[in-house]
Amino acid sequence: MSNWVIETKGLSKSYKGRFAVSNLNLRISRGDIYGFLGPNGAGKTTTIRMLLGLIKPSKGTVELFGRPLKTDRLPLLRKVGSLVEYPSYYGHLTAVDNLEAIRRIIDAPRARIAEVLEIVGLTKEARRSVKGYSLGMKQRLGIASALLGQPELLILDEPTNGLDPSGILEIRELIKSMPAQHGITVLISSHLLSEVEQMAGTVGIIRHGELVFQDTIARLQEQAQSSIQLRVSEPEEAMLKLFRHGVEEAVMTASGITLPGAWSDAEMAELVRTLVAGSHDIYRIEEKRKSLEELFLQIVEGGARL
Ligand SMILES: Nc1ncnc2c1ncn2[C@@H]1O[C@H](COP(=O)(O)OP(=O)(O)OP(=O)(O)O)[C@@H](O)[C@H]1O
Repeated sequence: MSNWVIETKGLSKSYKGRFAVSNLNLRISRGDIYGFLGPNGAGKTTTIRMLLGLIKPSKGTVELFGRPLKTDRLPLLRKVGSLVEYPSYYGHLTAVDNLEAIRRIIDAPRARIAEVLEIVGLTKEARRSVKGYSLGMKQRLGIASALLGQPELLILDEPTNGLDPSGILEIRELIKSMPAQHGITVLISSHLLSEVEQMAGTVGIIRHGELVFQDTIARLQEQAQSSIQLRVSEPEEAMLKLFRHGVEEAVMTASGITLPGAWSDAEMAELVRTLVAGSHDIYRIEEKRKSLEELFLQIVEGGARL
């Protein structure tokens, strides 16, 4: 069995000759939470619609659970739960009645309603009419509907859009529990890295319809370039000594000397020895890392390709 729950090859969609999604090779492994990131209009929803068979690719293929979506559409989609944009529900009905309407269509066991309400934390509110729910509760109800058919894969398009911080936290905790507690692989899209970085194992970043990064969060973090900030006495002289000692790049800033790049412990020790031998006082040595968010913005706005 393929280890990829989702695999796309050269997936593309064009509208009137313009590519909204271009040549996407996504790979989402079983048990992962995959953060699908990109600014508004980058092509996330278009991609998700193709993954769910809602629109046809112009080019390329989608495989779910190792099988082509094109030929095995119905059995494959039965294993997928999704929430695309805002969930639809009947406001005057209770959560139980809303779920019952869907349960009948997909022919899930009646007992599943109580289970999914429990998973999303709506058991106590289940008999209230949905129109009185907060947006966060409505989103959780949407996730409950997606879980009714006991999916192996959950696809969520911007599920935290418009939620307040506590609503975001609730959805995040809920999603985090999916792989370990329920054996469900999750693809979640967002335009904010900060929303997915605490739960995603892997991230795919899409810009102008193209995938510009796909790897683990840890690998993304490694790409965030670091630097060393030094505060020493007589900094100009110290900088000259460092150049003489073979340091290739150093920049004088208001806060001292900046040495770009990653420095090993041995290299740092050598550098400190040089400065101390040159009678400089060392006041501060700090390692500065670009935050993941800064790196993400640089990728999606600045055009950096990793
Ligand atoms: N039916 C359509 N007809 C024409 N152009 C479309 C259509 N659907 C999407 N597009 C275009 O494709 C591009 C990608 O849109 P898409 O909705 O997939 O982006 P997104 O990353 O999901 O953004 P958002 O977060 O704003 O939904 C946009 O330029 C959009 O205008």
